[in-house]
Amino acid sequence: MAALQPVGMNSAPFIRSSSGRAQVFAVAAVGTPVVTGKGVSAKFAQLRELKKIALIPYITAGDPNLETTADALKLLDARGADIIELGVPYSDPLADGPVIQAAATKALRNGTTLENVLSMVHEVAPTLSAPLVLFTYFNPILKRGIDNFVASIKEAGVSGLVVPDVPLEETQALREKTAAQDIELVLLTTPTTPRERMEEIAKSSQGFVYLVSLTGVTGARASLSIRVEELLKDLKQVTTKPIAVGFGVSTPEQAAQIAKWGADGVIVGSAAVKLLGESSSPKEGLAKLGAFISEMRSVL
Ligand SMILES: O=P(O)(O)OC[C@@H](O)[C@@H](O)c1c[nH]c2ccccc12
Repeated sequence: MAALQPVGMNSAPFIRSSSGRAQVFAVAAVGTPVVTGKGVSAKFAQLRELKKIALIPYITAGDPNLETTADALKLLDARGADIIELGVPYSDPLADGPVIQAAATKALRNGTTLENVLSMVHEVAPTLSAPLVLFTYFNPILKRGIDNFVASIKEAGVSGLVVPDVPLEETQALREKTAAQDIELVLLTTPTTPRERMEEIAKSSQGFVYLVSLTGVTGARASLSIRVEELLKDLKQVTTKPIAVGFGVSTPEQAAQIAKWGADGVIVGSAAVKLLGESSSPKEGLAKLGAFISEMRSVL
């Protein structure tokens, strides 16, 4: 697959000064503020207090089937995922490599839709301690209408949203709608994002800033891009928001290295999707996914 530079990630954003998200603080008995609440930024604030790095797995909803996705969400949560990215399968996932493309095709073929994903989320989200960040391309949002889409994901119990291909001119409307529903819109910056654009993205992103580690599509890589350390430094100069690094991460060593370089979170998608969806049975896929997440957890 040709290495695509996803439009949304490059041209995105985000031309707005962000309004900080209200943190819900409960003062503990000893008086130190303890962050509560299910939001993405609340979770990062908790982790910062605990000096922990966020482990953020991504899986595609409906691969191999929605029932297994529900089990996988609970399993990821139980094995220590701090935030979970859940992808809505789409027919033209331009930013995805072969593993997630195949997962989306399988999910669509077995009848996965935004509707049945959200009804599953509605059941499962209240049982999780990890906030859910929904991943969708822009088209499914347009099909449903931005207002309706945002209201539906809020009702389902989603805390955050990532739309990798949202066109620049649509970002303002989307962000206003998500903010009004207390959903955090996470924005992405890539190695080719110009500095001033990176600053705008960092200023407008909510929850965390998604630092895409490499130019190209999602998919496990044998080694990390040598630019990650420098990209993290650049981003840290322009924002104090949490920064999570994704793309290509597939081993505990890579995750540990990213944490050492100063990331606040590590995102793992294709490696998790492959284990879950390409095993001989859902049961085996869940077992492999659980073991993998525990391994990743052990180094962060
Ligand atoms: O699969 P990887 O290389 O581990 O990268 C994370 C990625 O899968 C996940 O964050 C994601 C899935 N689909 C996307 C589309 C664009 C940006 C990011 C994503």
